[in-house]
Amino acid sequence: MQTYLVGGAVRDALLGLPQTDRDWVVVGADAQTMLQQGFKPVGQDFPVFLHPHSHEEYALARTERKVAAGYAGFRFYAAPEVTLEQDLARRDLTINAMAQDADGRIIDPFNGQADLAAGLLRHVSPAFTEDPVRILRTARFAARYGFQVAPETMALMRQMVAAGEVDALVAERVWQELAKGLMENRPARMLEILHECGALQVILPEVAALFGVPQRADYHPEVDTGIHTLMVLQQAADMGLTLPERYAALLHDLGKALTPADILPKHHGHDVAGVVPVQQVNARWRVPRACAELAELVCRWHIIFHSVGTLKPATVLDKLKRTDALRRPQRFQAALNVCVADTRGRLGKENSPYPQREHWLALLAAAQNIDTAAIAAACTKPEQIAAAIDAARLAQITPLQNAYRRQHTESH
Ligand SMILES: Nc1ncnc2c1ncn2[C@@H]1O[C@H](COP(=O)(O)OP(=O)(O)OP(=O)(O)O)[C@@H](O)[C@H]1O
Repeated sequence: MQTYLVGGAVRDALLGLPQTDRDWVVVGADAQTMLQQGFKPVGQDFPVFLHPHSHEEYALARTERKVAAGYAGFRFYAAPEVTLEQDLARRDLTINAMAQDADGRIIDPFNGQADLAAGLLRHVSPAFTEDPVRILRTARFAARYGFQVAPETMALMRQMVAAGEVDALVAERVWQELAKGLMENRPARMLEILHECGALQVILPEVAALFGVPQRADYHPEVDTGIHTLMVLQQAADMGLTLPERYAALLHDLGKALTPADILPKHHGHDVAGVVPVQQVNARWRVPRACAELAELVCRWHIIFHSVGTLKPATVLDKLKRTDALRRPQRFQAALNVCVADTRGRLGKENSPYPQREHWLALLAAAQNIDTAAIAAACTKPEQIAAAIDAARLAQITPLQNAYRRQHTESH
């Protein structure tokens, strides 16, 4: 039996990048041989084993065949006579279909090295169409390496979308790929590619609908709301923001696709209008709670956050309460980080200051800086406590807010 390093580890080594996890293919063995050598099976029906010491994955070389729609429709055939080349042929992209033998030689039947050098994502075979998650993977690798999609692969992806293949994607796999892609260096590239092949219109129609929607050119020199959204997402990545923050950046302006034509390019009310589409996306892909909640919060409140300089102190306190900032200060801060990306994700505004963030945090700290126990003890009736606490908070907020309003007048 021979073992070969395959897939991402070979690709990343050729790119001079650190290898994260290493996958191996075993040729000339069957399950029995693996068990005898001390490997542990990963699943019952799957020819993948864990090395007894390194715990790395060793898969028997296998071919695959699609016999029915969906993920259950794949039939794998793993046997000692399956060759390395046959195993590599079932993989998605040429850059992922290379192997390395024990002497360090690269086995590259699909010219992955040439595509790696040219920065091209190219499918290995027409069987690419059998698994729509490959579209998402291709977009994700573009987001990671900044590579182009080969024209013939883009054409195939378009065909897959037109044939309805993308409709078959299940929430778990979509979210897994989206989440990974959002955390890459160039997440906007992933969205661009999904848009270009038409998959965005199926997976995130609410985001796709933003392209072509105009905005006021004085606030938004980039004008197009879809382009602005990708710029905000990219800013969020450049700022090193977390997954919930990047996801919220992507969805913050969904309401702008619902603006009535007669008020364009203004978008009054898009913050409130966006909440339902954000909830739809969250539900469709079973988005984890931290991401889902932050996206809804940012969508609903980002205009208020931007325009803090126009608010009366009592309104500030009301917003701190309605955003649950007092109980969830970290989430509040995360929302403000997205607002920074929103401000900077505009053409020519990449270095804009955003004093609103520090001011909101100062307001929050002021509102928290009261002795609730002493206030409660000083109240004779229990129903007076909440009002007394509010009054104390307001007394803390008011001088800060008045000073800020004198200094700034914001609009967005
Ligand atoms: N849906 C798929 N269709 C075809 N081949 C796939 C698919 N998923 C994974 N592969 C193959 O298995 C290998 C390992 O997959 P894995 O998901 O670990 O990604 P990777 O290429 O190692 O990248 P990452 O750095 O994101 O882990 C890939 O390099 C590719 O050859």
